[in-house]
Amino acid sequence: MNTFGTLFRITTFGESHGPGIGVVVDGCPAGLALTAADIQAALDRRRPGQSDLTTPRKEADQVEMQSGIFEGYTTGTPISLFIRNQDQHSHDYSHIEHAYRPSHADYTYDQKYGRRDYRGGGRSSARETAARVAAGAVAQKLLAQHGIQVSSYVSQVGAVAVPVGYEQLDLGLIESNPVRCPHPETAARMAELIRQTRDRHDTVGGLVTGVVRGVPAGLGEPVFDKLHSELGRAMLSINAVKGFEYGSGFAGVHLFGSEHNDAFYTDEAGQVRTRTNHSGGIQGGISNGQDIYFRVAFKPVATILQPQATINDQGEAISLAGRGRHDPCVLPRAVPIVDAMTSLVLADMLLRARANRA
Ligand SMILES: C=C(O[C@@H]1CC(C(=O)O)=C[C@@H](OP(=O)(O)O)[C@H]1O)C(=O)O
Repeated sequence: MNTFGTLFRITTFGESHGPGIGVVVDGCPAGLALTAADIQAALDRRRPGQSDLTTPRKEADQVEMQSGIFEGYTTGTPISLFIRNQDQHSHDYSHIEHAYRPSHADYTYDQKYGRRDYRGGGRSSARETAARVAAGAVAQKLLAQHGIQVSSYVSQVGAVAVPVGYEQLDLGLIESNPVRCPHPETAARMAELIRQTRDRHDTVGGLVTGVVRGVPAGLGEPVFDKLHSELGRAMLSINAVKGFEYGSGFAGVHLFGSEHNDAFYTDEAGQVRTRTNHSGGIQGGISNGQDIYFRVAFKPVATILQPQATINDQGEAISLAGRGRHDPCVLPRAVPIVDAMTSLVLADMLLRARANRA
């Protein structure tokens, strides 16, 4: 359905070319200082038209806070956030009313529902992620109160990859360039690749790396709602995501247990730590107090502005080229979406952990 989370729960609604999109956040504790500016800052990082590397669709994505806040604090009641659509070009989509873009959601939505809002991809549009980002900003505010810092950055575009791990980067540089890569030299090469790809009317994919610091030990549920399974579910629900790995991930298969195990020690301050962190801060599905880190793989955007072989809804072979305004690469705008989904999972787990001990 359209709801995510157990105790910190969001329900998103709306379509890319309808009146607007929004979210109801239920379960956020009362007494959290929250303003529209907190949410707007997150939305501004995701909105379309923010640089020449993104879709040129111009949306201000101004959030309207409709409930759940009184005198600058949450009241514990549902927080409703609404964003009006203003720059829809629905005629760009008349050619797909009866045709299926390759690798988009057009065919599968038709098969599932028997009808489809084909304008801008309707509900399957990545515009839906604005609602998640708005809700994620609320979650992030709650996490900040508990000293938990969520961040993510673009670590790869096509074959251009950041040559070092997150520990060797200054994550304060994420916003220093439009790619959102904190390694400036690599960011410039990524931007160049995205521009070349756009000019060829093609698209390119890549990786976002997520990092969460300050997580206390003990967040995550046995057995099915492990912290990493919930993070994986959250990430794999983002449009265009094809893969998720945390900690050593797929590379861990190259190590023996004697190399992979993270040795415990107690530091000078009496804190339990591990010498390595192949576990990615999660053991037994529960946070162990070390950094949580993971990677999310995004495919190249499906809609490309060049003719491709496909079929129409009568099953007849046709040639179809995408029209309108699209992202040549979703990675720069995926960063705030990954931040939002990470924050939603952790906020939910933080509230759930309160039920675990007498
Ligand atoms: C509007 C956004 O991104 C859109 C995502 C999208 C798609 O097919 O997913 C198609 C384009 O929209 P449209 O052609 O309807 O203007 C993008 O601009 C957004 O992220 O806010």
